[in-house]
This record gives sequence, structure tokens and C-alpha cells, in this order.
Amino acid sequence: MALDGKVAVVTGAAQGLGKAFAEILLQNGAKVALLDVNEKEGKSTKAAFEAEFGASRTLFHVCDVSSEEVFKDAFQKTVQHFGRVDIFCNNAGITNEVSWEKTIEINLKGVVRGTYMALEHMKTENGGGGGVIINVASMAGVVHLAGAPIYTATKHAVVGFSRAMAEFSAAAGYGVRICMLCPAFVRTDILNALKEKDKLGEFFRLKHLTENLLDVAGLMETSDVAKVFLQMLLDDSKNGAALLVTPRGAAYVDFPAANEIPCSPL
Ligand SMILES: NC(=O)C1=CN([C@@H]2O[C@H](COP(=O)(O)OP(=O)(O)OC[C@H]3O[C@@H](n4cnc5c(N)ncnc54)[C@H](O)[C@@H]3O)[C@@H](O)[C@H]2O)C=CC1
Ligand SMILES: CC/C=C\C[C@H](O)[C@H](O)/C=C/C=C/C=C\C=C\C(=O)C/C=C\CCC(=O)O
Repeated sequence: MALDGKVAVVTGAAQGLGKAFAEILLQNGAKVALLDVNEKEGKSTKAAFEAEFGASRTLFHVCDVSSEEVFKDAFQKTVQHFGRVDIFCNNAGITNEVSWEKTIEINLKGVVRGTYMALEHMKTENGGGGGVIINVASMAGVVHLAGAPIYTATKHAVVGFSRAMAEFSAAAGYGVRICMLCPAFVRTDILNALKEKDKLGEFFRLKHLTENLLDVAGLMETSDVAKVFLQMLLDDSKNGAALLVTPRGAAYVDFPAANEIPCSPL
């Protein structure tokens, strides 16, 4: 997929990884709708992008992905403004083990909402032009963090949901690919949760496990992950693929097929 003239939506685009994904899309010719719950940071990011890429290439909407109504409204306004959407990146996410229902609302239900909305608009069955959905999971969508069980659960769920939807989309002939990005640790504000007892609750006592993992794994910059995001987005051969991203490189996860699970008689 060439990006010139394409329209992308990125949730959680005010800062961190979402901002870096929006920036690389803009650098490659796309127009980008930035959706984020943080109005101040979102406006400031929009202003910075306007200065670099021109006012007509971006749009910012205050949007909380945990509200069906608000999310739909922001998406509809994006379609009205740009006329179409070709790329949808469900990136918004939080780490909060105390308000765990909120974490599920944003990290999982927000991704489900965004995926359904994007499919409804892009699927060729409805006269859409097809497209790509990138759901941002995490390395914690494939391995677990004992210090963040709900975060782990939401990211595993994003991987499972996206894989199932990718196969469904292909079987239904929607013309929409769905892939998952699974980075390890990236230097963004989300890592501050590791220092906050009011975010980790009883799991705060295991924060050293995550910190040890981080020490071994190393920390990436958002721009490094954005380059890998772009490669996956442009690879038309990938559907239902989960790309792990680490400081040592990237690799697609080799999931077993249902008939490949090794079992022995009980
Ligand atoms: N930084 C890391 O180590 C990694 C992060 N991720 C994932 O990347 C995604 C982005 O996170 P980061 O950039 O790291 O964190 P971040 O905290 O810097 O950015 C998250 C963005 O999402 C926005 N957001 C939060 N709740 C929202 C809501 N309800 N509706 C709309 N926007 C909302 C925030 O305002 C913020 O702009 C998340 O899904 C996270 O789980 C995945 C792997 C590694
Ligand atoms: C409380 C958690 C806070 C934030 C979580 C992060 O945002 C992120 O989503 C979680 C990442 C989880 C990563 C888990 C494992 C990572 C493993 C590696 O990168 C590989 C580790 C070591 C390899 C050593 C080597 O062989 O070189």
C-alpha cells in the first residue's frame, strides 16, 4: 500500500508511540486524524505537525475510546472531513491495575470498538476501499507480566481478537488486513506506572520483576518502533500477523495452528 493521499486514524496520538506513528505516516504522504483524550497535548501535537506538514494534513479530535458515542462521533467527523479512511491504528492504552475495569475498557474494548468501526467503513462489501488496521498490543500480549496481570490480559486479548478478526475479514472478502504490533519496552510515559503504587496496587510488590526484565531487554525509542510499524503497514502479504519489536530487532510470532498442538493420549 502506497501512503500518498491515504487517510489514517491514530488513537492515543497526542504523545508517545501514537505520536510517532502519526509522524511517520505524515512523512510518507498520508493525512492523519489524531484522536486522544488529552486535549492539551493533542492540540500541541497537532500544532507541531501543522508547522512541519501543513495545516490540511492533520485533524485533532478530543476522543475517549472508552465511550462508544464519543469514539463514533470522532470517526464520523474524520470521514466527513477527509472523505475516507484507509488506515486505522488502535493505539490508545493505559497501565492501571487498580482501576482494572478502566484498563479493560480502554485497552480491549477500545480496540474492539475501533476495529469494528474501521471495518464497517473500509470493507468493500459496503462500498469501502479496503485498508489496513494495526492494533497495538505489546510483548505482554505474548508473554506475561506477573506485575501487571490485567495489562497482560488486555494485550493477550487484543492479539487473540485481532487474529480472529483478520481471518474473518479475509474469509468475508472485506479487503481489510488486520495486524498487531507487539513492542517490548519503549521510552514513553506509560512506563511511569512502574513507579506508582496507586496504579499497580498489590502488584507493586512485583515491580522489580518488570524492572529486571526491562534492564535485560533494554529500552527503545518511539521512532525505532515507528519504523517497524511502517514496514508492517506496507507489507501487503501480512494479515493476522503479530510483530514483536525489541531493541535487538523484530520478528513475527509463529503461532501454532489448531491441528499443530502437540498432545499425547491422556
Ligand atoms: N511504552 C511501552 O513500553 C509500550 C507501549 N505499548 C502500547 O503502546 C500504546 C501507546 O502507549 P505509549 O505511547 O507507550 O503510552 P503514552 O502514555 O505515552 O501514550 C498513550 C496515549 O494514549 C492516550 N489515551 C489514554 N487513554 C485514552 C483514552 N481513553 N482514549 C483516547 N486516548 C487515550 C493518552 O492520552 C496518551 O496520549 C499503548 O497501547 C501501550 O499499551 C506497547 C508496548 C510497549
Ligand atoms: C507495568 C508494565 C508497564 C508497562 C508495560 C509496557 O508498556 C510494555 O507494554 C510491556 C512490555 C513487556 C515486555 C515483556 C518482555 C520482554 C522481553 C524482551 O524484550 C526480551 C528480553 C530479554 C532478551 C535478552 C536477550 O536475549 O538479549
